[in-house]
Amino acid sequence: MNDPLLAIKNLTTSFRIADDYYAAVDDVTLTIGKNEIVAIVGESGSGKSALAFSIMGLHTRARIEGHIYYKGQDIVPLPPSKQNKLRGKEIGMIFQDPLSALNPLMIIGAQIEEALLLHQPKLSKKERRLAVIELLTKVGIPRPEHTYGQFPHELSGGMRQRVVIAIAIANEPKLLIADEPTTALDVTIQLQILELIKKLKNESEAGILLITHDLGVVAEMADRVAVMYAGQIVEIADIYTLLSAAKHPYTRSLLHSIPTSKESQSRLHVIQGIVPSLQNLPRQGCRFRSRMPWIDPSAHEDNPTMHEIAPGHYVRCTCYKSFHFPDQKEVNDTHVLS
Ligand SMILES: Nc1ncnc2c1ncn2[C@@H]1O[C@H](COP(=O)(O)OP(=O)(O)OP(=O)(O)O)[C@@H](O)[C@H]1O
Repeated sequence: MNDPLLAIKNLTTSFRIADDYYAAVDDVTLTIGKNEIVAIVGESGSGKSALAFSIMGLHTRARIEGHIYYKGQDIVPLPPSKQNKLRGKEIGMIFQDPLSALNPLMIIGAQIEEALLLHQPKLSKKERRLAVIELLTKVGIPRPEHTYGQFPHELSGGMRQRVVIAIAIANEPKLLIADEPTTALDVTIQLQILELIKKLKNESEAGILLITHDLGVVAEMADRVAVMYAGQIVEIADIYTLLSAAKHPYTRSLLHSIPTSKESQSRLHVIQGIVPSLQNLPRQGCRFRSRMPWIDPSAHEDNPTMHEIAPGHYVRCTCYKSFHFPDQKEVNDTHVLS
């Protein structure tokens, strides 16, 4: 088999707090192929953005251990100058909030030209302008010449996000990282932006790492899904398997907490407690254990590892075998530690 476009191996990203380092991304292993959308899903604080920023080389003060192979080359040890060359050219990023991703004082055209200038310095002024108009057209901006001269505040949220996407794809990256690309947008606009990302992927065959906490977005977009909890990946599966046969208690709880027309009449499962803060993460045993106290402690592994339970379907810890949602008595008998 060919090398995947991106292969993350045993990646650990730690932040220094007071006198110690704490891992926000803990021993993550994951691949992304060409023309594949891999979604990373998890609650706030689970380490999704820390993982994305590690791939982009955007952490300035974190300790990064492990490997990130891009087209077979480990990019972790590369000096900042070489990482800069990859960033924006080979690897593009769509940020969560289009307003803060754009410079409020610069017209749209100049901001996209800036991205082109960095990696294609030989383009003439006229060629650059043409390329910008082409990019604005590609991302569905209706009057590209007009938008070229506008400032970010003159555009709607959806149009701004299209501009952010135009910047991310300006140099035709082979890998696109989209960090919650629709969170800041109205629901009606969200779908248009997701459709646009999908269309661009189909045209360019880029690999996409899509970060989201929204399982609806995952269902709409992903080929494969990695579920993150407290810095670790707890389950990886293709989208069909994940939605129909998820195994890890956290994944099942996430899926069970979505209101659907059928379920909205019955009781939804509420995941009790919160993701512990970085300093308070349990570093030993199953990290989700404290949020399912009704499960017998012997169900967990002392050092949970990923088990391949079917081809391409990985689950962390053996506790999935005995997991069930609590009945009322179990809810009353146990309280959640967090
Ligand atoms: N620069 C930093 N210094 C210290 N701690 C950090 C830093 N960046 C992130 N963290 C911590 O690392 C953990 C993971 O954060 P991260 O932003 O990656 O989560 P996330 O899953 O992306 O959440 P969200 O969906 O809210 O963006 C959190 O506990 C967060 O507080």
